[in-house]
Amino acid sequence: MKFKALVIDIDGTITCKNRELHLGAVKKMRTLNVPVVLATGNILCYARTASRLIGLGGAVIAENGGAVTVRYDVNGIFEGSLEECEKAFSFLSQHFKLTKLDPTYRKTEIALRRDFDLEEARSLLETQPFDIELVDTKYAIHIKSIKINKGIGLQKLAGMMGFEAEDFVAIGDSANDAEMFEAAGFGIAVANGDERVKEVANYVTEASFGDGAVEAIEFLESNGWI
Ligand SMILES: O=C(O)COP(=O)(O)O
Ligand SMILES: [Mg+2]
Repeated sequence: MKFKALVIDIDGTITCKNRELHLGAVKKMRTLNVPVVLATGNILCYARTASRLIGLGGAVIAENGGAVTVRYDVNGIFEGSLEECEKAFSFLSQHFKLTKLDPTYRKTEIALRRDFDLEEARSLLETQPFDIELVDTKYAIHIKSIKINKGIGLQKLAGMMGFEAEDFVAIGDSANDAEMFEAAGFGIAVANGDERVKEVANYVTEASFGDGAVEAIEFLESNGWI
């Protein structure tokens, strides 16, 4: 099996435990001869800046698939349901004191500080008619549409790049990477990954964070898969 591209998560995967960019992972990605796509729950400008500074081509998936761009010089494609997310946010705000993260730049979903009871919020949301889910990435809790995720974002972006989603190998660390693993041809969870992402992974690294990303790429190279 030979993959034509790599799609890799940012926070918790190419970062260190303290969330600094992992320079070993950067160096490793720079040696690859296939396109490397960054996929994140974070906002589009975060993803694009990371891609530029790492030296990648600007193809990114941001806002958990709500924002997709294929190069720096084209505008992002946004798809989401901020309105529905805002309704869910207003409802939850009756029960919890919630703090939005980067609301100015986030166009398709809402990210919240992880300072409220997630399971209680999920139970409350079940009483409401919203097509919304709460996803905890260990860096934020996202109020997002159930119709948008990194896997759907990958399918969209793959088509724009002349690939199939199965042509990609995916590497990630948390629940918001699970659909991307299912859409890609192969999924690798880093050791610090949560149980949801490890459930759907084809391989789990020994090493954590950016060291895990380096190990994942070396595993692929040693098998001649990338
Ligand atoms: O923005 C987040 O919540 C986490 O981002 P990630 O998808 O890059 O891990
Ligand atoms: Mg992550």
